[in-house]
Amino acid sequence: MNIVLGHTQYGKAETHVVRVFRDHEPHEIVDYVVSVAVTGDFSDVHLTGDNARCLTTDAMKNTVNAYAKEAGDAVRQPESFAAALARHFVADVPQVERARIQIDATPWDRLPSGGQPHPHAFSKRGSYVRTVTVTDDGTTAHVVSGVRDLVVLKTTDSEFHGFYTERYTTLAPTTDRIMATSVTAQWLHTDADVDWGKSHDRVLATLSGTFAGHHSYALQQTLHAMGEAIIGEQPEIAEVRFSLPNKHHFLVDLSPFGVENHQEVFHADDRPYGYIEGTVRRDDAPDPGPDAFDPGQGW
Ligand SMILES: O=c1[nH]c(=O)c2[nH]c(=O)[nH]c2[nH]1
Repeated sequence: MNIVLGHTQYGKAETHVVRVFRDHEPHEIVDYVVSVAVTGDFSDVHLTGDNARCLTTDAMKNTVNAYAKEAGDAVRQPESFAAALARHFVADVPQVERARIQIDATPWDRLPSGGQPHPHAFSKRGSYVRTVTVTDDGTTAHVVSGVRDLVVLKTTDSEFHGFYTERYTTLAPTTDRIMATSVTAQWLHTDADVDWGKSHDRVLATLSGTFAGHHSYALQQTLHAMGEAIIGEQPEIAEVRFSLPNKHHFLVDLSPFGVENHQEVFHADDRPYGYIEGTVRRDDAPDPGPDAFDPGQGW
């Protein structure tokens, strides 16, 4: 009896690349999670550990990132991007016989701002849930409205520098970065005579418009600006609580491949993430008791 090697394939799964087209206004983005798998003449690496023909999965990740810049207009659609990548692997790497590229593309819509689609701020399509918590002690009802999983992103107008540095600080300061977060927010009403639907729409419009229009020096500052705008716009709202994961987008270093990257190709990192939480309130806001806000938010 002989033991033989059957079918094999290998590749890099789930490279999350965000490409910003920013050489014109409005900016455009594509957001792809790309998986590469190849088959071919790879028996040596399995049988003897001879890696001479083994294209590294790290190189596959690099190819995805570099092609996000180099593949030109093909990047704009996942089909043409996948086709360009697949053809590269079979045409340019002799030992690859078949290449399989899978892409999950996330659609983003422009955030409305002042009634107009914003040129460089986006929200993830269909992402959010409207939430409400009502507590009633027999005398008073507290209505806390909210939103969960509202994913928003801006391709510019965000800086982060001048921060405290110590032995473990390695983060490079930046004057231009992608800022993205998944907004969870809850807000307390002091008036029950409210058109709830309109009020919710208005809060979201204020929140979105502020995120889009505010030039940010930190996500913490954006949190405050959004809360301030919501209460300023709707004084019947006494308090807003935010939980904002900082969805980091790291600039990919394409210089080893001779490709320039002027804030165009980003790795959308999954975890860890900064977690920015805070409350903005009127100083005369009533105490709603311990459980009017859903404590699951992080308090
Ligand atoms: O807006 C930010 N706030 C931070 O506190 C922080 N920390 C960090 O590493 N990046 C950022 N960004």
